[in-house]
Amino acid sequence: MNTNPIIALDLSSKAEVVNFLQQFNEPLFVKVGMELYYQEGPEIIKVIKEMGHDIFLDLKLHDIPNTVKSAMKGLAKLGVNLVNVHAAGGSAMMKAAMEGLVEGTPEGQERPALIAVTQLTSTTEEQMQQEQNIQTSLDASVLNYAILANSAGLDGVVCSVLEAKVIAEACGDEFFKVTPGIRLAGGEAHDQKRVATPQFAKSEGSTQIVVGRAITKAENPVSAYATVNQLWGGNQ
Ligand SMILES: O=C(O)c1cc(=O)[nH]c(=O)n1[C@@H]1O[C@H](COP(=O)(O)O)[C@@H](O)[C@H]1O
Repeated sequence: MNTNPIIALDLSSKAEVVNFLQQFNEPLFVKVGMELYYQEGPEIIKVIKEMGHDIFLDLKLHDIPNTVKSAMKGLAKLGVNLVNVHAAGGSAMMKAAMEGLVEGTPEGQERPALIAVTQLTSTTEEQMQQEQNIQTSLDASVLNYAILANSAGLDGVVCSVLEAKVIAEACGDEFFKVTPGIRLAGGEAHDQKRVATPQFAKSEGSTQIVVGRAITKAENPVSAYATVNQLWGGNQ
């Protein structure tokens, strides 16, 4: 899979997206999340693909297996590169998601990679223990979800950089460790709790990084992207 930094397009309209993307002179890997997809629908995928960019459609599906399977069948037709579910939906749901993708991918088209969100990077260990009533360490919970996703046949997980190494040990280097919560040194964390720099992500074995506000809210997004890309190690 493309190893360019994935730019999270957390923008609310097609016009904003087109304006933003027109500043760049190279093919990018971008993430369309709930904010954008729920405003603009599948049309936004078409627009971005026509501009020549790869897409991570981040809708974090989490429902009963049958519903997730049907939804994934539909998403497979959009021709995106990467989609996700919540590992908390369980292994039957994750397997159903994969079945939906396999069945829904048109002939001659590549199946989108499928990854599972483990513990959101906005979650602390304390919150997890108190609110989700998971009485283990955050690392152990993330690892548990990663192993579950791997056994269900998924291509990887979303986790923070802090858990990437232990997941690589358990699930292998090829298993995707897509890591959001990326900040340049000294950058504001905002609502993220488990953050790391692009350099650290690289050294811990992240396979992809997801970067939103550090690029989209920068005074000069093109130069912020170049900085992130350089620290991350370019398109390895
Ligand atoms: O699945 C995701 O992409 C995701 C999972 C997670 O645990 N944490 C997380 O921040 N994300 C997404 O990654 C992006 C991070 O954005 P910034 O914090 O602005 O860099 C957002 O679009 C989130 O929706």
